Amino acid sequence: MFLIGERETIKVTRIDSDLPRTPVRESVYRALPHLEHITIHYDQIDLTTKNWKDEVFELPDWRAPVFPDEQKNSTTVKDVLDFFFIGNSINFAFRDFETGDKFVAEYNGVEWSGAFGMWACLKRAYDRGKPVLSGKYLMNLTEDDVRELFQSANGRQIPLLEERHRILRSVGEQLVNHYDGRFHNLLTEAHPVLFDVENGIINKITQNFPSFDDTHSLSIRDSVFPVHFYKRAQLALGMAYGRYNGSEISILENPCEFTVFPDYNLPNVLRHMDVISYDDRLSQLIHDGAVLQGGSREDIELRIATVVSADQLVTKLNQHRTRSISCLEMDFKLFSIRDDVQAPVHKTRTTDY
Ligand SMILES: Nc1nc2c(c(CN[C@H]3C=C[C@H](O)[C@@H]3O)cn2[C@@H]2O[C@H](COP(=O)(O)O)[C@@H](O)[C@H]2O)c(=O)[nH]1
Repeated sequence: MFLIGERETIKVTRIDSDLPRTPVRESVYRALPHLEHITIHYDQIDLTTKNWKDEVFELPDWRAPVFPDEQKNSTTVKDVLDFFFIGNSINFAFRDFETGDKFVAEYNGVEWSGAFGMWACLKRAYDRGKPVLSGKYLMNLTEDDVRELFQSANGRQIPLLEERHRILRSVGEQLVNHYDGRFHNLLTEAHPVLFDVENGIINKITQNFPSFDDTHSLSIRDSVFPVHFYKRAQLALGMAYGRYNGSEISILENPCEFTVFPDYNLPNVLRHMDVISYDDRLSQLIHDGAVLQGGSREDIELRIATVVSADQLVTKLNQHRTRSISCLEMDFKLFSIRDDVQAPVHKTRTTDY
């Protein structure tokens, strides 16, 4: 037991649950005892899970106008899987770094904001017959093409446009070089698990598509350790799993391999719930709207604390429920309350989330 201010906090320093050990969990839990700027309040996790024991937890199926639908027109399941993958290659940074405002785009007369705004742009192009799922098309995109693709509803350019251009081209090239130009061919080749030495789906994605390799270095004493989050790769597969769960299409064997997807919203929600708290310096930086460097100590700690506290929420919650949930349902719960939190999200200049 540690006393932090008035508060009793038990430090968890290992994977204290039945959730499968994965490279993400192994690396994150190794770093956990060394957090310098963030405290996880396990007593609050206990309290929250007691309060949430009868709460509804949903697995989202990601059906919305901004996503293609295999039940309509000539769209196939393969198209949907490709669409989720391509969108997640650029699923990062939708808030203006100066103002914090969300990116906004129009699709069929409706304005969509934040990440949904990006999907709206992709769907707009898809509907107009632009071959946005084809590696050959993506590898030849010019920066002007990308600017046009992400035309906003208010004249404000999408953040990190050049990075999106670079990533789309690189994804296109790798698709052409390794997967006959389409992502679903990777799924056919891989084992239907996230991680399996070299043959899990995320192993293959991160080996062949460098921008998905969301791995960072954390100094612990005199050594440097890798910490993996793989947020965009996990989200792409989480969306696919949610869409086809319960149908005859099988995407993955074990959804418990997923962690939550550590983005800029979840730590803010967890902090609002008093599950995590920051030291004075980090609190001040976020309050002042400072832009953190992707891969900085603060940035990595925010994401470690997010993954671990969500794992603990899932583990404790399942002790109170007959039907257990995975991190996918927990992620959706936390993500869905992001806009109810008034405090500003932390800003990080990164293409990881
Ligand atoms: N933990 C977690 N993070 C998620 C998602 C989704 C949802 N998936 C797609 C499905 C529909 C949407 O159109 C999404 O794109 C996006 N994000 C992340 O949030 C950030 C954007 O936030 P805001 O600025 O408020 O829109 C950005 O880092 C984005 O990557 C999720 O499910 N869980």
